[in-house]
Amino acid sequence: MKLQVAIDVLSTEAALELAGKVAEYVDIIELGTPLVKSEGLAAITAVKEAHPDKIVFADLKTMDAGELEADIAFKAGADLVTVLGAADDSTIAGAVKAAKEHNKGVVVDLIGIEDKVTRAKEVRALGAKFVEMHAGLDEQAKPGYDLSVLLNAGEEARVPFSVAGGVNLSTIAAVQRSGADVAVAGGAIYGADDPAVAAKELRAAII
Ligand SMILES: O=C([C@H](O)CO)[C@H](O)[C@H](O)COP(=O)(O)O
Repeated sequence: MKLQVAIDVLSTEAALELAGKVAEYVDIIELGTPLVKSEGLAAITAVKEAHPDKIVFADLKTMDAGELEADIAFKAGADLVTVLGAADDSTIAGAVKAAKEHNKGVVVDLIGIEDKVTRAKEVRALGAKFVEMHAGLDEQAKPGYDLSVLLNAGEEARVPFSVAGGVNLSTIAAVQRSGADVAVAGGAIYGADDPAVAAKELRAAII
């Protein structure tokens, strides 16, 4: 299972600082949606130039103009981009078309999708490299939030998937047992007193 750090900071400078501390422990460096909105495509280029050996994941959460948005992010240096599962199939297909032209990939984020299992199978058939079983920061903050819903959906869907939704040291083993291809950790790393130690411990917990 790969480890992905989600960098949900607001400046390229802070993103580069965090990426520099944790890169050796992660496989994928994600530029979070707030960062891309705040700093634009230049942040993608800066992180890819600083870490050419890492998979750079631009969390665009594209909802329309799939081919165009994916194309500009790939040109800026992204290896993977996200499109929302709620988008029209043509939007996902457009992003997949751009990915094929750049020899890169599209991840479909199932945030907010009720029936994640069905949509996961549909978008995989459209050419998604993998799906993200995702509960966003707002959903995580609701009472009764339970990561296991995402793990069960991943197991049932039987397509390649990542899990994002407050993954931390106490849950990463369960994420791996669910068969996830990628564990995504944002707050557990950037919110830690020492992000490098947090990333190292998460990496060590992956068997
Ligand atoms: O994608 C995310 C969210 O929508 C804000 O951009 C997070 O990066 C993702 O949820 C992972 O972060 P944590 O949930 O803090 O681990």
